[in-house]
Amino acid sequence: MFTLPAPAKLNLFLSIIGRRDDGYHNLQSLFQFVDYGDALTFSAAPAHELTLTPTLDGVLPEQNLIIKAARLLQKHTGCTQGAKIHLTKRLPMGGGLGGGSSDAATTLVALNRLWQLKLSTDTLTELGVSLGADVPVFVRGYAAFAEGVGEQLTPAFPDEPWYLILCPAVEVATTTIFNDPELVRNSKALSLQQWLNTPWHNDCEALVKKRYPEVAKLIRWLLEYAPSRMTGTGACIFASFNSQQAAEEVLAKAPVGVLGFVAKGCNQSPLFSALAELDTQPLP
Ligand SMILES: C[C@](O)(CO)[C@H](O)COP(=O)(O)OP(=O)(O)OC[C@H]1O[C@@H](n2ccc(N)nc2=O)[C@H](O)[C@@H]1O
Ligand SMILES: Nc1ncnc2c1ncn2[C@@H]1O[C@H](COP(=O)(O)OP(=O)(O)OP(=O)(O)O)[C@@H](O)[C@H]1O
Repeated sequence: MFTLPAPAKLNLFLSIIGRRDDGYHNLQSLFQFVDYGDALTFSAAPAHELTLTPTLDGVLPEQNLIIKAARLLQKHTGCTQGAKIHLTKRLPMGGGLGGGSSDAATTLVALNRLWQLKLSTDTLTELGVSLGADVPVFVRGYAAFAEGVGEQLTPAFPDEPWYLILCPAVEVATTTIFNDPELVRNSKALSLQQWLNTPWHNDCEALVKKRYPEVAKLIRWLLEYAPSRMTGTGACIFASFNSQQAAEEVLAKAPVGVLGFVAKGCNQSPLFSALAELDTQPLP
């Protein structure tokens, strides 16, 4: 039995540069991980037995990206081994923190280990993108400048500040935002070098603020303390601070009912730090 993290990601910027024929959008984004997220525990089970506990409200087990990732791995390899998976869910759903995608990536990496499949990271990444555009960055595990639908990744090394991440009490469905006629989807593509010399923004933010006044209100509140932005298609917002204490102080003042957390930006995913630690121990 072993436990691995499924960290959250932030989109430090997000720019939508066009819509493809299949409906997906080409984008440019800078992904960074934070040292806070879900945790998954994996243990061996008899052949064909795949279980996930607990179930998530509103998500049928077979629709859960964890089960989908496990089934995809079985189908790709013909493996019939079983697994018991326990999920400690900390990340809000529909928060733009990539929780479901991160759970899927951790499952691919963990079952590759548990079932001794020896699939390469390239293969796991290819399997991952069929589960969601955000899965590849979690499988690769390095902060990255993303292009394409989010799967073309160039390693990047942004500063690693402390973040305050606040979660307005709304769930924003990624599909709804990408299908909205008012979404800005014609931003100019820039090189990473140009991005590093340009103020960062999120092309979904104005639209989400318009559709979800709770998000607009919370960004206005956080802007009083530090430059603040939305991650992904929302609803969560973030601001960076020089110290954990500075971020905690603002969290302590957050409006009643707003959930949030303080976490450190990481250019290497906590999944891979944990995996390296695990690999110093014998296989279960
Ligand atoms: C917005 C981001 O969070 C930025 O990191 C991601 O691009 C979203 O990634 P994700 O949640 O893994 O997205 P998916 O599960 O693949 O797609 C959900 C829906 O979002 C839309 N979608 C997603 C990604 C993308 N590049 N273009 C899109 O148009 C599609 O309508 C798709 O049906
Ligand atoms: N293990 C899972 N954890 C969270 N959501 C899941 C999971 N499996 C399936 N889902 C479904 O995926 C949807 C999106 O969840 P997720 O937490 O990844 O949103 P998100 O943070 O907005 O993602 P993104 O940043 O990729 O847009 C949920 O509303 C839920 O229906």
